[in-house]
Amino acid sequence: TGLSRPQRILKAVQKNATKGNPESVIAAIDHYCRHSEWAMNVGDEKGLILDSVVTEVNPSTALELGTYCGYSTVRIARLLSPGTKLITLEFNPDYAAIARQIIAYAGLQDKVILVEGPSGDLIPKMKQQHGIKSFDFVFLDHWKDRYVPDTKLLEECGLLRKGSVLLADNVICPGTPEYLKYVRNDPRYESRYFKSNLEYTKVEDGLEKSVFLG
Ligand SMILES: CCNc1ncnc2c1ncn2[C@@H]1O[C@H](/C=C/CNC(=O)c2cc(-c3ccc(F)cc3)cc(O)c2O)[C@@H](O)[C@H]1O
Ligand SMILES: [Mg+2]
Repeated sequence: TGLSRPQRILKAVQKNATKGNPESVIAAIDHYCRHSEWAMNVGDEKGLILDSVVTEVNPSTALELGTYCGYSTVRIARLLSPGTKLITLEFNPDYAAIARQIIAYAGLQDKVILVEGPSGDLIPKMKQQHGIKSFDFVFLDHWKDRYVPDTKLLEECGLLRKGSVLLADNVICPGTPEYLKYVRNDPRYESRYFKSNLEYTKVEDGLEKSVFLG
């Protein structure tokens, strides 16, 4: 039955991007998803907000929940200082396989550790498997009903420290009402909403940035 959407996105990267050039990989995916077929990448508009938060935090340790095709993985990893790593979790092996190829095409494979499996099982293993003390930055972009349980799990596993920054995609569309309630009502978080649009559309969406106060 032909190629999957992630496979078609990989083909667009291989056709239109330059190997080793992350900007061209990002541009190729955005062009394809804007003009050929929509896909759930954070996209170019919300991507600029993601870029500015990553640049501001300049994390030594970063975590992404939900790799999908690796679009935001490339956006984040291209901004990391030498010697720092982005750990990205993806439980769909087909998506993981495509993401690995897109991350490698961008030349960022040495800055990214893609771990296959569900976040609920993998988060408790971060310390012992990857020598992580805590995460400076976490990008949440996986199943929307998992944002709250995984945030609580990060807290319980001692993976958040004073000043850790959580950035959550899709807090308006598809929406994460429980998560917004959680981070906006809990005094241990200082939250701010960055208004934007759903990737490649004029529909409102936005990112919620929440600083853990410890
Ligand atoms: C079980 C929870 N743990 C998980 N651990 C690891 N990976 C996980 C997990 N959940 C989901 N994933 C992976 O994350 C990705 C899922 C992302 C879910 N995202 C969305 O549903 C989403 C959906 C939309 C959207 C918006 C408007 C629409 F009309 C239709 C769709 C826009 C977005 O930006 C989105 O992020 C997949 O690659 C999936 O395999
Ligand atoms: Mg998203």
